Amino acid sequence: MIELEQLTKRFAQHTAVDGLSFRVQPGEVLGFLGPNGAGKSTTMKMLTGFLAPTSGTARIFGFDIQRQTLKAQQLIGYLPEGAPCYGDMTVQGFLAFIAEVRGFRGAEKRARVARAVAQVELESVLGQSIETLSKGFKRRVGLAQAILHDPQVLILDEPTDGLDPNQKHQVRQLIQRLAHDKIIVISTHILEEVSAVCSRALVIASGRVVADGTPFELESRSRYHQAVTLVGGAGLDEAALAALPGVAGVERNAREHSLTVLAQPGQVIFPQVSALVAARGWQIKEMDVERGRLDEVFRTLTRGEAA
Ligand SMILES: Nc1ncnc2c1ncn2[C@@H]1O[C@H](COP(=O)(O)OP(=O)(O)OP(=O)(O)O)[C@@H](O)[C@H]1O
Repeated sequence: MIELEQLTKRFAQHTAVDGLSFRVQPGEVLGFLGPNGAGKSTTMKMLTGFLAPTSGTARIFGFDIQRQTLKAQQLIGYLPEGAPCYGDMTVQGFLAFIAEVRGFRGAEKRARVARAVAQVELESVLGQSIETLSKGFKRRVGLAQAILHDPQVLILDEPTDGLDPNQKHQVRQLIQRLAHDKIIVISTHILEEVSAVCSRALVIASGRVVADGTPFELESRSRYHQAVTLVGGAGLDEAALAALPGVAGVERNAREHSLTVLAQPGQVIFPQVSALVAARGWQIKEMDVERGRLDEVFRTLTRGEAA
């Protein structure tokens, strides 16, 4: 388990992380979200023992990251933001070096490196120096060093940053494969990633928690939760849709030639909307029910308004 208690970091007059307290259990993939400067990277640096907190504590399976740093760090794989250092090393040399630092020798070392290389597909660049790699490959080298010792805790700062769509998909699959017996904390700006891989989303703003729940719970806070969108029907009667029980309003989306019928909180409006469509004989191309829009919830939360 990871436990944070009142974790705080001040830089001069600025409080970057402001009394964060939460726990993460094995099997959880925690999406750590927040706008630029919210304090995500600073929190991750403190969790991994690379930055001392001003006050508060963090424990990794009971080991205090400040007082039992090495014991805690042995349990952690960390992908920091940006590229791995040691740019003049080859990929193979760098990973072999990390394996040695982690205490592996001989056949075990070679097997660990080969496994990590295969997991993030680095075979084609093994002999290349890290500084000459593309951004995506540098990110993958960073991931390889984080998973090399098969740690119980993975702290990944924007793991898919700079990857192409195929690689993003592959890294998300890797995270899902690793997730069943580990604790994974990922920071990301990509909200679809949260729905795709995270079992829990924790949103921070100005160093404080503003929301903590499953992606579904967060989506449920959206004004588009249970909204029904009708695409392509000519002559839809907006007033009739707006008058249906449980309907909060109707939005017209000119570009998509569609109407979105919004539900009042807690209401399911699909049956009455589809009944009206059938009764009036409207010829529509598509009718979709929404789970909600994370981007809208995120904006509302991080602008300080109640969602
Ligand atoms: N070493 C430092 N010295 C002074 N201020 C710092 C330092 N590191 C971070 N900060 C400040 O702390 C705040 C939080 O930064 P942090 O990098 O943790 O945010 P973030 O949520 O990771 O942002 P992003 O999404 O842009 O990566 C910012 O205002 C940043 O300028």
